[in-house]
Amino acid sequence: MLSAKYLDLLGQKYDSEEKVATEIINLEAILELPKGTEHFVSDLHGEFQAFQHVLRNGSGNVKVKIRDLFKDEMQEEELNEFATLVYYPEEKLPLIKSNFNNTVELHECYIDILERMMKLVSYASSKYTRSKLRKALPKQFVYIIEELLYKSDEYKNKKDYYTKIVQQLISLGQADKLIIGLAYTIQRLVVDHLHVVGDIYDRGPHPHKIVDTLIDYHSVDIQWGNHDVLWIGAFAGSKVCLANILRISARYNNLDIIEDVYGINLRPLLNLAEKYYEDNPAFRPKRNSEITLTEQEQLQITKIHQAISIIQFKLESPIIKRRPCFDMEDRLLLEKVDYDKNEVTLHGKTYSLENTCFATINPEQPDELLEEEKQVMDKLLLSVQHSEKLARHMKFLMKKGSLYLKYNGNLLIHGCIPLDEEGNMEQMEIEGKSYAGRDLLDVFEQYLRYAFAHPEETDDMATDMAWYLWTGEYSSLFGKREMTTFERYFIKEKETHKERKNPYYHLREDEEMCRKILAEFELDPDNGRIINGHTPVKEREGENPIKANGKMIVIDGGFSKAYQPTTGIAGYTLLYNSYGMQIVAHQHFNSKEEVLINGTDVLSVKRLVDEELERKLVRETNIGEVLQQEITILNSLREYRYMK
Ligand SMILES: O=P(O)(O)OC[C@H]1O[C@](O)(COP(=O)(O)O)[C@@H](O)[C@@H]1O
Ligand SMILES: [Mn+2]
Repeated sequence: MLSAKYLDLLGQKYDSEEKVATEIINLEAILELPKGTEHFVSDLHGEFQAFQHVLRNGSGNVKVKIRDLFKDEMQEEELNEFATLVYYPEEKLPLIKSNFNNTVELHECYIDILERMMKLVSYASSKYTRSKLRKALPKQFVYIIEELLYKSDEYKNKKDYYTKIVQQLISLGQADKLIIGLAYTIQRLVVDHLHVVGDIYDRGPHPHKIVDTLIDYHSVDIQWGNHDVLWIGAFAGSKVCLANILRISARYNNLDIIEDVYGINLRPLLNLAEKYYEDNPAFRPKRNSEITLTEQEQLQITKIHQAISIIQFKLESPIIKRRPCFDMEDRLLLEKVDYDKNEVTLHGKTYSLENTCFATINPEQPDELLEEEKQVMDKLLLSVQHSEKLARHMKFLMKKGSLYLKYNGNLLIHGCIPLDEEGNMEQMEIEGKSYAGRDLLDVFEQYLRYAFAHPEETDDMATDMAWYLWTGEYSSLFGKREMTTFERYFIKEKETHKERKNPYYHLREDEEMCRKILAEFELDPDNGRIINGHTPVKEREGENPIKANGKMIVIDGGFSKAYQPTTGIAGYTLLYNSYGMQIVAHQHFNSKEEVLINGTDVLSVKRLVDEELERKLVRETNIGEVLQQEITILNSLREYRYMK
């Protein structure tokens, strides 16, 4: 029962019976609309250009709508050209205009474009309420667009009507702005809600631009990836997470993100690196087609890369020692090295080390940081925690993100649910209590939120847990026995590089297993699915992203350029509209410029995951549930106020 106080308060907003009734009618009507389109992406890894392309074309959805409407009146080339205009209006419009050298033809062209844009807006918004459409319209043109949208049919001579308006718009210098605004409205209408299933950061050059785009996006949630948590952990005060993000940034030649984008001063680290390190082939930055480095620059990065890697290895050790529950003693590698012989013994086998850079290591106490190293890390952490831009981005990740999400009956999670070989949820004991399955994930998330809320605490369990989430065996984001970073740098034998995956990654092929996991999260195993990112699907080797009879969908197809040779494609995305689910395999995306000039879109291959027997309505969604609760409350208000 709702309290009288609550209803009185609500009564202030709905202060007449008609207002209550109107709202109930409105909500009931919305429940009968088809469900909005959900768009899933994952493992973006800083590839902003490819990401924004997929976002702008709604994984091919914009093109589908254009084709539906105009296939009879436009040739393929023209369809492509129009689609490109919708994706990149600011850049495409001048290109189109440059084809005309007299104003009469140009005006004709404007009229055609506007007419088509209006048709497309109307079509793409057909499953929304007018109020929702209004919110998606460019503010300054709402009035004029609504005029055109809702009145156009009444005019017999539509052409004249458009001509008049367009002439006015052109002479007042507003036509371009209107077209650009409409293009963004269309982009927004084709996707109702976006899910980012983890790993926005690392490897690629522009994760910050992805986050900026997401901040402005109309409706989005994030399931953190291990790389995102690494950044969150660094901001929350974990020096080992910080060392990792710097190491990866050096490795992928992305230190600009740290310095120029987030304004973190790397000078102290560079000074240290210059003092102790030389060139070293194992630490040269990966080639990046966008930036060419001078020899001098490459050498500097190589030195920084070594300095920060050694700091990272040293920082891992005290955490492993103070957290027996992490069960990571195997990873105390600096202690296993024979510094005279330059060898290491792992699982009983001795390997010689190459490309070593142990100048700052004291063999008696290998994990001890030099005073200089300590100071460098203190300064870096201070700088990180004072970066306003980073703070804004990390707060956004915390606000919109979670470790997993239950949404419209599906379970969204970046990595895995840690399992044993028999398919039981793995137990992990933390501070004297045992957790497994959903409870384990919930407790991980609580720790991460605590660490984020207490950035001044740097060595507590919560902050250490952020690092565990990056690299721990039972981390739902990592899900491998160990991360063999040390071995990859220093040992030739490939057998030591292997990272053994949690049994989850093969057991998830089994439908029964997926059903069990869905049930663990109180989702309906008959209708729900698990949606994963994290492990690149090797399409090239015939791996199928749709597993376990459709109960499991893995959408990491490798936006990351560095991983495309492995996957053979340029990323998967998933669309879930009222008719069902479709997975989209994207072919290589070269550049926006190429799309603009050639009008060719990245070819996307769609595969049906499932077709709904009946069109799914808003009523059956999470939002529908909320609306139904609101209706119940409004009905209570109605009875309380107006039916006595
Ligand atoms: O190829 P890189 O950049 O050296 O990274 C390798 C590391 O990345 C990881 O795959 C984690 O990153 P992902 O989440 O993208 O898989 C580790 O398991 C592995 O040690
Ligand atoms: Mn990942």
